[in-house]
Amino acid sequence: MPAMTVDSLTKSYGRTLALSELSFEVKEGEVFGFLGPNGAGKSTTINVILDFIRPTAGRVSVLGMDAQKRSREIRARTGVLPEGVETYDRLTAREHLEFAIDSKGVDEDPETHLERVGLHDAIDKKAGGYSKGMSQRLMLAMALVGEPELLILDEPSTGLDPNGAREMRRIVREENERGATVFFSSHIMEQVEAVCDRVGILREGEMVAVDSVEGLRDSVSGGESLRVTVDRIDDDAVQAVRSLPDVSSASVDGDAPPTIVVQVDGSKTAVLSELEDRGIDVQDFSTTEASLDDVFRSYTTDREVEAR
Ligand SMILES: Nc1ncnc2c1ncn2[C@@H]1O[C@H](COP(=O)(O)OP(=O)(O)OP(=O)(O)O)[C@@H](O)[C@H]1O
Repeated sequence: MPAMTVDSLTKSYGRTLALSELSFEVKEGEVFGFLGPNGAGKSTTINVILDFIRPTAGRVSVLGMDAQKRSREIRARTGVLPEGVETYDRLTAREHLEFAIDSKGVDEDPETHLERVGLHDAIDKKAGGYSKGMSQRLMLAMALVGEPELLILDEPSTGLDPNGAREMRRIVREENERGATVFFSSHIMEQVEAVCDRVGILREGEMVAVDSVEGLRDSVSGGESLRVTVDRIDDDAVQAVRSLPDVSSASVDGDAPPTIVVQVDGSKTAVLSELEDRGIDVQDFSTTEASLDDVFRSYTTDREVEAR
């Protein structure tokens, strides 16, 4: 049985189509990264999964149960880190944990959870004085209460510094080793690389790719990325490069100096010639294996993409 099945999910907010016949599956025991740029529909999907909002059409099943009909049972077996941290200013970390422990009806020690997320120094301090990162750690600790079968983490790295983000990934791995399925959303490819078995890339409410990180990397034109530094760049030139036969994507990456990043499978000379023919001066270029950012960009910026 899959941990989660999303089947032809559509959600409109008035005239805004946030999700369009979205379908995917999260397997039991895997870490699934749900990736997409801002506004792609990640939070909307999670809100439907948790029955915080109702879909326009389609069905979601979580742990084998209908997400709308059995949301209470689902929530009892799921740990959730929602988007946008909302702690209670007047409660301490310990009190937050006591609340989560009571709600789940388990017998656990708040301190163990707080130590695990690195909040041992702030256990009895009021959350009102917490930094964003501390609040995020506190919410993560609350999500871990009761050893949930499924963890749903919406942008868990928000507000965390690189150390905090690394610790969060360590906890995700530990939870997965314990047997939990983990579903977490991010708009940063690197965050999902180290921990995810599979990644789904959402774009404008549709899934444009689902694969392992390696598979995604391979799918981007043999994984080679050409960076060209030029004296100037314009949309027509980017479009022309994008239309070349061996190019799967082209986008501008910064303007000081202007740089164009091209995923190319085959001759790089054609790209350089196209630019030079347009009177653009190529000042430098280099090729690298496609970085994960390149992969993400190639799936989420304008180009023909095929659902896989
Ligand atoms: N309550 C709402 N009313 C109207 N439109 C909404 C509402 N919530 C989301 N949307 C729209 O639905 C689309 C998807 O938004 P959603 O928040 O799900 O994306 P997201 O991928 O989570 O983005 P982010 O990374 O910025 O959180 C966007 O176009 C957004 O503007």
